[in-house]
Amino acid sequence: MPPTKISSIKVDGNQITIINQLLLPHVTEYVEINSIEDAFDAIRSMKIRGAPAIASLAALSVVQHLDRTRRADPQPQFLTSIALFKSHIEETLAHLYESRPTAVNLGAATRRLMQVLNEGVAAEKSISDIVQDLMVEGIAIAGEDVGRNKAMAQWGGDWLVDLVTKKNGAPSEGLNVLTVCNTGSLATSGYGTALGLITYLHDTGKLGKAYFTQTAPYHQGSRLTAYELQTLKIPSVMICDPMVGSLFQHHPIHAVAVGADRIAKNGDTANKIGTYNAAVIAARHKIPFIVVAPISTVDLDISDGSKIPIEHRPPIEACLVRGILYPNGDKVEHAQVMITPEGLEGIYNPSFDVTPAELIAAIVTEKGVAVKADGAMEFDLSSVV
Ligand SMILES: CSC[C@@H](O)[C@@H](O)C(=O)COP(=O)(O)O
Repeated sequence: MPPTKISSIKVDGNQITIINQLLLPHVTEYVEINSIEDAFDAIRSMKIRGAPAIASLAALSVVQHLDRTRRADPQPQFLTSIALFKSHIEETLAHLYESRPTAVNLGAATRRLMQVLNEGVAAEKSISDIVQDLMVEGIAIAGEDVGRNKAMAQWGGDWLVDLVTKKNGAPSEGLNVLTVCNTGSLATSGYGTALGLITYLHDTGKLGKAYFTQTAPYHQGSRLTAYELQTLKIPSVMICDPMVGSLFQHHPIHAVAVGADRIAKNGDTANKIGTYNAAVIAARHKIPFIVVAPISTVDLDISDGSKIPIEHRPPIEACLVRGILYPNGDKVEHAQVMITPEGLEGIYNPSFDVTPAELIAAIVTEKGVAVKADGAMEFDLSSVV
């Protein structure tokens, strides 16, 4: 049976533990994070994934690092001078930021810590006071995620119910919402973004069914979203990625709700590969396409989606599927199975795609819902950031 509450990260004192998302849903393995390098590896290898969750882990690993080093005997050299301390923290933050390039929340988290560092140095604070300030900020970054997720779920959920009701009257069977990838508790510090909106609709009696794509090649949908929806007892239907068009042709779908890894100033949105396909087909069927993401996902320094860096994952990841060997009696044995001929060359494996603002009906953050002005192709996001 799945557990009743899923958390991607647990913190006990200065011990950080994450769920290894590469092995879910069949094997629940907890991995200890004991250093900056452990956090970097967990993010890069996707043991932890989802834009807000990786930002939280990066921030917490800095807190842990500072807490452990300030207690160390003898003290590391970087704690002996403000110049050494500053360059050590700068290098640490820059290194963590390198772990995955598309999710901007990681950059927002490292920038916040950098600002605390710079302000402390400018105010000529002691190293131990700056350490304390950085630890408070790091804990705040991870801690504020759940509250803002609940806020955006409510903004987006109420907006959608209103939109659909004005158009068609209240649907007697509730709203059917399609999502892509995994944007729930595993991808955040709790509750989720697009999956949070779906959870909110369910909890308020407004959801018909949640539909989700398998989300190849990493299968965040079939492995992680399926597991979360099962745990939450939310009625749901999985579809394979190429079935989005067929679903829209044959079933009443009221919205597509997705998360985001980076939203450019004009509203162009990078999210898990396959999101753009769903948006194009949703437009064909006049189904509202909604992006739900915290303010830290909005990158006002990037004017449009063409400038968003897109991570390409190692080609081998597109040649493998993960799961348990089946049927295998009672023994749960996790395996990766190759689905391509050995030595296949020419594999295209971008992890994200960009959905143009033109195809997006609304962008929801913890501050509210942004829609485009009549006839506009781009968003003015100033009211929601
Ligand atoms: C709340 S999570 C939003 C996005 O990070 C999510 O949709 C996504 O694309 C995750 O990609 P992943 O490669 O699994 O980290």
